[in-house]
Amino acid sequence: MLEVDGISKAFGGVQASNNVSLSVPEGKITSLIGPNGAGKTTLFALITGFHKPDAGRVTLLGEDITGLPPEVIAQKGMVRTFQIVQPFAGQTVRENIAVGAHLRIRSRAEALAKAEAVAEQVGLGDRLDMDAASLTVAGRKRLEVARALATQPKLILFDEVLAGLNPSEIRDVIPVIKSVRESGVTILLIEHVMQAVMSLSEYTWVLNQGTLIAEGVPSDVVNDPQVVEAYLGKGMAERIAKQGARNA
Ligand SMILES: Nc1ncnc2c1ncn2[C@@H]1O[C@H](COP(=O)(O)OP(=O)(O)OP(=O)(O)O)[C@@H](O)[C@H]1O
Repeated sequence: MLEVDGISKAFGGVQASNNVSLSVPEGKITSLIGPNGAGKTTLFALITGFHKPDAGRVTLLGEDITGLPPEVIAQKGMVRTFQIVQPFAGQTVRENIAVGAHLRIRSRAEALAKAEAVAEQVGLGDRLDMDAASLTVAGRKRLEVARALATQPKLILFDEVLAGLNPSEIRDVIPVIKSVRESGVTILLIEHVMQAVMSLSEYTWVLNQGTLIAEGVPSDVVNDPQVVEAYLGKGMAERIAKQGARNA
């Protein structure tokens, strides 16, 4: 559905994305993991038109979308969410979600109706008239999912939608993400919460210093010594393996 082919981007001396290629299959939840600063958010920004790549190509549903602006890419059916959720202050939850709906719906009444339906889907149905700025962190995360969903996308890129939530909030939001997929939307997510990566995603790519270092089924990938090393620092994977052997 989405093909990323040899994408590179440097910021000054930092190679934030280094010849990255991946292929996101339709109808699944897949994920992108890696330590802080690995280049995950940059890759999302490159895919969705917020940054222009220095090299490489992005293809959505067979169409080359490299370098197109975010709103054009959203029209074509791909949207991203942001790590820091910034609701439009002074506007209700309903109005905030309607902003997303207006991508495809002109009429105000219809956009507000769409917002209500989406709010129900993400569990905000009882907070429609609340000022969006007064939502809890978990509520803001649901709002971010709702705004993306209201654009009627085919593919959503979720950037750390579970970050900052406590374990019980995470347990509440995971079914919302699953329901998005069940409604026919393909999902690629960046996530640090490993439990969620394991339970939600069927396939994962691992970035480190802008480069893909591993890919596969999450339960296999997290045991890959190169991945352990990327997370824990050089030499650590070897020490853990030796310790495991000693304790065996
Ligand atoms: N606009 C920018 N200008 C300069 N450097 C940037 C810019 N955006 C990202 N970088 C650098 O690119 C590298 C990758 O950053 P990025 O935010 O993509 O990593 P990440 O994997 O999403 O990290 P995290 O998990 O902490 O969010 C970092 O070294 C970062 O400092």
